[in-house]
Amino acid sequence: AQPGSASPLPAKLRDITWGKLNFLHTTDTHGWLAGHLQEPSYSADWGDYISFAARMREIAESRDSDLLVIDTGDRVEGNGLYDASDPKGKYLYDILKQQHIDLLSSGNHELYKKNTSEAEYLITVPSFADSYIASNIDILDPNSGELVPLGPRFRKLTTKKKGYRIMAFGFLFDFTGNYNNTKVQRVEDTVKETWFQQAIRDEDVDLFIVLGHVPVRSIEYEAVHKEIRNVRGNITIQFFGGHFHIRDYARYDAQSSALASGRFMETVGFLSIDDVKSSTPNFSRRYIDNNLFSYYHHTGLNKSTFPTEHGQNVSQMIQEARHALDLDYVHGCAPTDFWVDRTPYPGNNSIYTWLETEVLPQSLQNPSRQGKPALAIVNTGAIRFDIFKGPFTQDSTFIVSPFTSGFKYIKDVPLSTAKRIVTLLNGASKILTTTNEQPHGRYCPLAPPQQCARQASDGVESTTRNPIMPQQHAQAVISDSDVEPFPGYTTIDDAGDDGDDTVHSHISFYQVPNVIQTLIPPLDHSSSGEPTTVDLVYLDFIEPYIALAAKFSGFPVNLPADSALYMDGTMTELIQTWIKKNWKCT
Ligand SMILES: Nc1ccn([C@@H]2O[C@H](COP(=O)(O)O)[C@@H](O)[C@H]2O)c(=O)n1
Repeated sequence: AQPGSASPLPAKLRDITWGKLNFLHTTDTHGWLAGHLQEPSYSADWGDYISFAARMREIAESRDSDLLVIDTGDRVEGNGLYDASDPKGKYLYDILKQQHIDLLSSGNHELYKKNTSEAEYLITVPSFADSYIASNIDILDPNSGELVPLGPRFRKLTTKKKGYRIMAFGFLFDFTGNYNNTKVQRVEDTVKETWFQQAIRDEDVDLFIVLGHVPVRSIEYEAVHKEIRNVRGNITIQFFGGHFHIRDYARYDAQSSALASGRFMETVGFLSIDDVKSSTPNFSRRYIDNNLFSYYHHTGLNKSTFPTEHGQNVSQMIQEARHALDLDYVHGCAPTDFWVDRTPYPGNNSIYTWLETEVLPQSLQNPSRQGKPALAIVNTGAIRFDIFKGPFTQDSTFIVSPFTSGFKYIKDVPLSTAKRIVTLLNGASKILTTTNEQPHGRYCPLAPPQQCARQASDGVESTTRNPIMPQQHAQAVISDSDVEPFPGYTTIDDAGDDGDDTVHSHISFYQVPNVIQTLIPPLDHSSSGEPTTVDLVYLDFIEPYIALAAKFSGFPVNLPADSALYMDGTMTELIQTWIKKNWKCT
């Protein structure tokens, strides 16, 4: 763990159940390779995870079984360790590649920008060689200018101990918000391609592994499952997914299951399969809180026996990178906690209420529009994490707001139209899901991803939405420590409510809208009332949605032609500047 990080708290733990084939899974790590310095439950860093994976592999092999390490993408954007450097990722890619990952795939965040996808192609793919799978992504090779697969379409491998013959695929959901140097083919179309049809007919295979940056309850995985199942009868299929930032486990049928392992290095997913080659394989899942207390427990080791030299060296690399980036530099001190979705919105501790009532109205300005009122719209998904009471650092800046979006505007929009646009974006008439125009794809592209889970599975057939059969619960062995549970994940999935390794007390999460809005200057109730027209100010990332909502409102606007830059700088800079000025540390 990083120096100064919060020590894990002793807790009641559920054991893992080893099988003949075992997996560790991460997803949506978004640069959090230093772990969560302020949160004891998630304070292990990538170096600790490297030690953990090595120790778990030793245990697996001593049991004459195998362990594979999987990552399903969105490794970038969301933490100072990635976003604070120039170029972005200057330190992260080297740290990331230190882990031995057997199978990995790309997320949507690897593809939003040209430089990010090129770094993926030129750095991450070669770093992991054959392990990187890109079943439905192509990229324009920056050297040749040709469209080429980002990585191999599939991989066949044989496990070291048991000799299981595996066919693996690596998908990205039907993402459409990628920069035009990459091409993402719909999963539903990819599975009809000749290479895929041939691969699933390969008889020299004991099981299929489908990894991907794909929600485990999704139309995409439904299509892959159906295709393999139709051709291969009851062969075992294990899916690993992500994107929604949630812990989830789905049973598609008796021979297949799907694991999603959270976000931001909070969770290391463990999955085991016994009786891999039979028609009644036994699956067991566990969501491991990413901290040393859990790591020691599951390996049966301790502070002196657990770390590997390699793991310790990687923790040191992270420390040096954090130091070089000055990530602990304090910009101000938050007077209280501000939450993304752990408190009702609007509310005094809602990060969105704080933005709407303080940061945006006090910061957004355009001298050439002096005296003109504005209605500013920000998508809630642009804010990625909570602010904790106390020091707000360089790292916190990017943890909260990693993206490089700035503010644009359309001048002189009738206030009634601007309000209608907000209402439409917030889903009153479901334009974002019913229209064929989906600028970034179908998964509620404006709100925090964890909010999408229920909404998205509404359109999915029952095989991936509901448990087909109640999964037998692995016996939960609770260690004999007599400690009171403290707040954390209390996941309910298709196998029940005993998936989390740590027995926590429940945390409530609340719904937030797709977008928040703020009238600038705020309405003065003593004066003549609302303005008739406003400058409609918005984050440039949501411009395609503003265009869509304007069209549905009957407002004639041609974007981007009719828009202009409202002010210089990004929202990240705007928030940091406000904090420097207003949150003095006393
Ligand atoms: N430049 C960006 C990129 C993404 N977002 C928001 O992030 C959410 C999706 O995040 P995932 O980690 O699940 O891919 C979604 O709400 C996007 O609107 C953004 O605001 N700016």
